[in-house]
Amino acid sequence: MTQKQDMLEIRKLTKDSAPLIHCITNPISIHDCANIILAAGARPIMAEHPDEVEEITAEAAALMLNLGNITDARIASMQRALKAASQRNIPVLLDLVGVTCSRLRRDFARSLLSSRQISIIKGNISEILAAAELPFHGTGIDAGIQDAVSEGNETWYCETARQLASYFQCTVMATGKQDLIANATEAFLVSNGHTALSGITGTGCMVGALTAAYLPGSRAIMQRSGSENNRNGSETTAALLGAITMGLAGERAAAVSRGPGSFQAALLDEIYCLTDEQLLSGARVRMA
Ligand SMILES: Nc1ncnc2c1ncn2[C@@H]1O[C@H](COP(=O)(O)OP(=O)(O)OP(=O)(O)O)[C@@H](O)[C@H]1O
Ligand SMILES: Cc1ncsc1CCO
Repeated sequence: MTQKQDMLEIRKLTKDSAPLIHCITNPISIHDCANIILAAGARPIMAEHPDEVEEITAEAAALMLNLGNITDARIASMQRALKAASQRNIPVLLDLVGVTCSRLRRDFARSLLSSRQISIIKGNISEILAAAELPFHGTGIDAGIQDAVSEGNETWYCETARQLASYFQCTVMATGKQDLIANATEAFLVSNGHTALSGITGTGCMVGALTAAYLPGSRAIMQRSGSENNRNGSETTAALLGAITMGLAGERAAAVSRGPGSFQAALLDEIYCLTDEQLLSGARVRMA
């Protein structure tokens, strides 16, 4: 499967070229996001002053926008950074943290998405339903139990995700116990992970940051293949790589930790130490 080779290639490109990843994100998990980007081999910059973000995005290889704990200043910065990214064709990941909580975040997310410049829309399943303007049951920043991906609803969810991806010309990434990743034509379910990942805050944000770190590598692969049509496909591979890496690192960290504190430290170590062989033999992905 060439997708597996592409994943390994993206990992190598990321470690070899250490791309700069500009993140405009919430203060709760900002430190964890910066560290996970470093653990993947990329370089984070977390600048958010509205008057400097255009310059910083212009120098970056990918942009990550996370709506958690949104403020007026970050709304202004995200709009300006997205414009700078669009002008230079820099890939952008939008993490829909909390769009189920407020009309403000839903309207803002919609305005960012309507630019059609977002490469990956990420959220929990309730946040993805909200982005698709479908009924959702999220509470706070968590997905509603009623919305969880299950055998009974996965076909419908995959079709919904493919349609959303087609509408916004992007990859859709719904994270949770099972991660659903789709572009306009294909959908995948990733079942790597461990309940300990939901026992520390910010794991969702960290998957977004990790996936953003892999976007420049996926862009390089697409450019090498010489086909713009492949853009969504290679960005989908970056999303799969982010979800599998986080899930596997969570499984391995849970096996060597005693509780949330040691789990958090072990998680970072496992992301850093994960080998290509462990990734390939441990990945649990199926097409849906
Ligand atoms: N119950 C679970 N069982 C197995 N893996 C899980 C579970 N919950 C989360 N994960 C893993 O953790 C990753 C992040 O999940 P999710 O998006 O639900 O995080 P979250 O707890 O909502 O994070 P945040 O605190 O940032 O909102 C997923 O990609 C998945 O690998
Ligand atoms: C707890 C929390 N609140 C807003 S963002 C965030 C981090 C996890 O998404």
